[in-house]
Amino acid sequence: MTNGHQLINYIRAVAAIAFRCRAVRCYSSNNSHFYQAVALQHWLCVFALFLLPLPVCCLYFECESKTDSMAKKEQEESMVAVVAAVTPAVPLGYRQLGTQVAGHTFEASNAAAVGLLQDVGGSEEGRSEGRVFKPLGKPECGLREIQFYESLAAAKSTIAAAVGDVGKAENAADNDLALLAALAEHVPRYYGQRKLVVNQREHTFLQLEDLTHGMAKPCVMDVKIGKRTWDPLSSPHKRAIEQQKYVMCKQNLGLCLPGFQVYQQEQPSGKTILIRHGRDYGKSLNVEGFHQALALFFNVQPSYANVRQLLREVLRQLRGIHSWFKRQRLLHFYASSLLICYDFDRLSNPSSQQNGYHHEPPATPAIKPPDQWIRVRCIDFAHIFPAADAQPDENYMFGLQSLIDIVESMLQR
Ligand SMILES: Nc1ncnc2c1ncn2[C@@H]1O[C@H](COP(=O)(O)OP(=O)(O)OP(=O)(O)O)[C@@H](O)[C@H]1O
Ligand SMILES: O=P(O)(O)O[C@@H]1[C@H](O)[C@H](O)[C@@H](OP(=O)(O)O)[C@H](OP(=O)(O)O)[C@H]1O
Repeated sequence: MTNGHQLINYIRAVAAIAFRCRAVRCYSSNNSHFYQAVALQHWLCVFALFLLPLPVCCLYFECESKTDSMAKKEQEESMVAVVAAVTPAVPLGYRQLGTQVAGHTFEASNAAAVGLLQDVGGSEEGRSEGRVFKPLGKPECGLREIQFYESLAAAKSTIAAAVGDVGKAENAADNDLALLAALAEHVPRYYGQRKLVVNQREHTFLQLEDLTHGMAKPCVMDVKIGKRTWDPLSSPHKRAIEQQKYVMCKQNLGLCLPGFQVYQQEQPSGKTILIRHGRDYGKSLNVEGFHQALALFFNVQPSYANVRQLLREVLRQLRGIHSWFKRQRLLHFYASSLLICYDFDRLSNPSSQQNGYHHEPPATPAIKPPDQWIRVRCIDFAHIFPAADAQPDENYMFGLQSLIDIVESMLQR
């Protein structure tokens, strides 16, 4: 616009000078031919002064407004890209999963990178609070994860339909189905797939139970299980990368720590703070550091009444998963994690103790059984493979046993 005004003013200035020169010469001459010629020039100057700018400027403005709108559009698009990456453009009723502690996330510089979403609740059909939405990611990984969840769902419904049929579980095939159905108890509930548009692109998501649902202050830890975190189809390059990461923890414990968040009471202020650690922290840990990170995560200190209850319940759920792995010869889990979640408010709130009250039981908050505020589940099945030669998954069991040992040692302190 500024350039447009400058152009008009320029044309007007040139025309005004020409007009003044003609007018002076007109009044100073008596020659009629000359007068007519000057009159013609006079009208030409009027034309130059008032009319010529119009079409020129219209053309100019058209160009300018086109450039303007294109630039504006480009600017808007880049703004969308930046804003989308910083605050991703997600459908109404969804938001970034605030408690995501590891895995693929939204990236400030890449609008195509998508992390987990969560449902903010509401009454629309097909939506309900308490779900997370995991993007499928790389095609081969997404396909394996879908197949895993679908096969578990199919096994569950087949077994449920067969309940009461005594002879059913006798043959090997049904034992496999029963095993798969039993695994469902240790993984987030699965609600099928959903397509959602994020940052102007459509993505397919798995709808899963939010393991932190109902927790006021969710403490969340992602522990990746196994010394070996590359699958049988991995390239030598991928294999080398995986071998070089989290070396001390992986090789000694068969565990690594890609991320966690924990609430703590800051001393001496007594203020509750949230601490978050990501993969870089995890990669810096040795065995001792790993133990300390777990102690930090479980808030192992005498001031919390329910720490022992927390450790016992985590141990109970870990042993349940271990017992499943001891029985199965179906699957091998590579680069899979255990997600450990608990509610900090229950840890510090005496009303949630299970061992009875010294005085009158308080009216609120309601006592929740430990498995309602403490959840340990297997997650991330992007690299799950059929067990070669029906061998047990020693790689996973080694890591899981280390974790059980560490939690047991905390209880014995
Ligand atoms: N069912 C769930 N409920 C709550 N949080 C979840 C759930 N599933 C995943 N998360 C959160 O998302 C994070 C990443 O999950 P997951 O490991 O499945 O993703 P990923 O991108 O496949 O990870 P990776 O990069 O290790 O392959 C977890 O660490 C956890 O914080
Ligand atoms: O622990 P880190 O350092 O975060 O490393 C990531 C981790 O190993 C993921 O499991 C892997 O995703 P996949 O399981 O999908 O292979 C990802 O690979 P990627 O970068 O190729 O996605 C790695 O970057």
